[in-house]
Amino acid sequence: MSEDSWAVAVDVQEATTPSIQVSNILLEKKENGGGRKDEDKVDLAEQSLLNKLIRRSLVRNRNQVEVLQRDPTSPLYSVKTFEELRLKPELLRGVYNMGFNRPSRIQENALPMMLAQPPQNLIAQSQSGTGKTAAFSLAMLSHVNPANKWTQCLCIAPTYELALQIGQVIEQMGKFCPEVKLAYAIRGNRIERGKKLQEQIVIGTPGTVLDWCTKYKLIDPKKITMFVLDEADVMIATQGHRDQSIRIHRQLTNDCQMLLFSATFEDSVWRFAEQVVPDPNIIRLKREEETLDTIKQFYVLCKEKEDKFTALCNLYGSLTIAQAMIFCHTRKMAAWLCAHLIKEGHQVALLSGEMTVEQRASVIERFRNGKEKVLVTTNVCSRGIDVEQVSLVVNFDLPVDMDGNADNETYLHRIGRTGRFGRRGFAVNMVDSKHSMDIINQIEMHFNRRITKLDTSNLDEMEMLLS
Ligand SMILES: Nc1ncnc2c1ncn2[C@@H]1O[C@H](COP(=O)(O)OP(=O)(O)OP(=O)(O)O)[C@@H](O)[C@H]1O
Repeated sequence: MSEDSWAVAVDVQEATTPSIQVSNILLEKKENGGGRKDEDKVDLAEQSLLNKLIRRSLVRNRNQVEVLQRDPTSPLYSVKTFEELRLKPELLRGVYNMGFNRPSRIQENALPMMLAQPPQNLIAQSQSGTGKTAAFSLAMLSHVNPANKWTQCLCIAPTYELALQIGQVIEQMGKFCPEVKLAYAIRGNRIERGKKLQEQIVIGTPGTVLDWCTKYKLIDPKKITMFVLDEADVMIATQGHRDQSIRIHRQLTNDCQMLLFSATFEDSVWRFAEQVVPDPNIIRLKREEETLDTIKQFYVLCKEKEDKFTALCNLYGSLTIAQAMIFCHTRKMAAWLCAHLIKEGHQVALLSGEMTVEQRASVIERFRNGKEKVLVTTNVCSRGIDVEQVSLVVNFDLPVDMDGNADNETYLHRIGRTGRFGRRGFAVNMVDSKHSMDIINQIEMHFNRRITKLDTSNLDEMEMLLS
């Protein structure tokens, strides 16, 4: 299918799905930057913020950390306790006060490098939730000399909200270091021109930080001794931020310690990182791979949307045994489905790109706490939800890429599990055309896993297969 036909598919679903107002569910409508139709767009910065809002603890990861040292002959230090870092007692108290008992996997290696003397530059990559923010917050708090009343650490993040989130971590961790002060270089925070900042740490977005350094001269970039660039992947995906970051970087001295963090590492991020961080040590923690090994996969043949709905209702008893997620192609379809399920008396929640990040975080929180057993959503919103607690995934619409081919990665992401949580799960795919049957075949071939036909009108068979 060409890009056109993919667009046509969205248009068709748009046209044939009546608009539904789901009271209390579809909250205030957010403009989607004039994006394409009803498809949810991946906004990396929003995604990152959502992850931060819903995260309660470290993401577990059993992979080994890969370390590439600038000087391979120097010994590699790693720590198993925070004590080994010889932090100031009030900072150590702040760390323990946050409930951290021991360094996370990435922190074990990153912290000694960041705190080493003479200073070392670092590029670190690991998925969201593995402890990067906590690591560089600790490094900044440890680095500053509180007696010096000027800015020594500068940290930039891609958005206002992300900068605030990082600031909160620094404030919490530095709770027992009252003499260390923090300023936010974010829009709306006006400071008298020419007045030199006394705060030792400044965190902000690239545009405002650049203004504070060059236009308003609130910060003397030559006195910055630690520069942190967080969420490099999100940064370069945001218009203008890449150039602004490089311009800030150019103002700094060669002695300034450069630290760069990213959740992903495509070539473009890598090229950017190399520009900003000379002679780096590199630390990478690979994501734990998701697998389909413990998932039983099915497909249900349906004629059209209403038929899919009937099949879903037949399945409903099984859905609510534990928790289920239902994926739709468009927001409109998700809203339609959710409204119809509610009309049938089912208790379901809707997670849609129309909601603000805070609203989405609260829906996910309710679902996690088991207040709703079934969550209807589109692709984009699902990221960040731990699927371990979800035992049944229904692809009401199959995942397709822009060309209309099977989107295997999204399929795996929707239903896969990491090895650690090898719990069993079920995936049911609704097939309503020859094209969607082709997609099922492509997915079967790609993963070399059988997808079995399920007849939802045959309760006995269903019970047998789904047990
Ligand atoms: N050593 C630790 N022990 C226990 N919890 C930790 C530790 N380090 C960080 N955490 C907690 O784990 C969660 C994720 O940490 P952090 O935000 O630093 O990760 P991250 O890699 O920066 O991810 P993101 O970019 O999504 O914030 C937070 O709730 C944080 O408080």
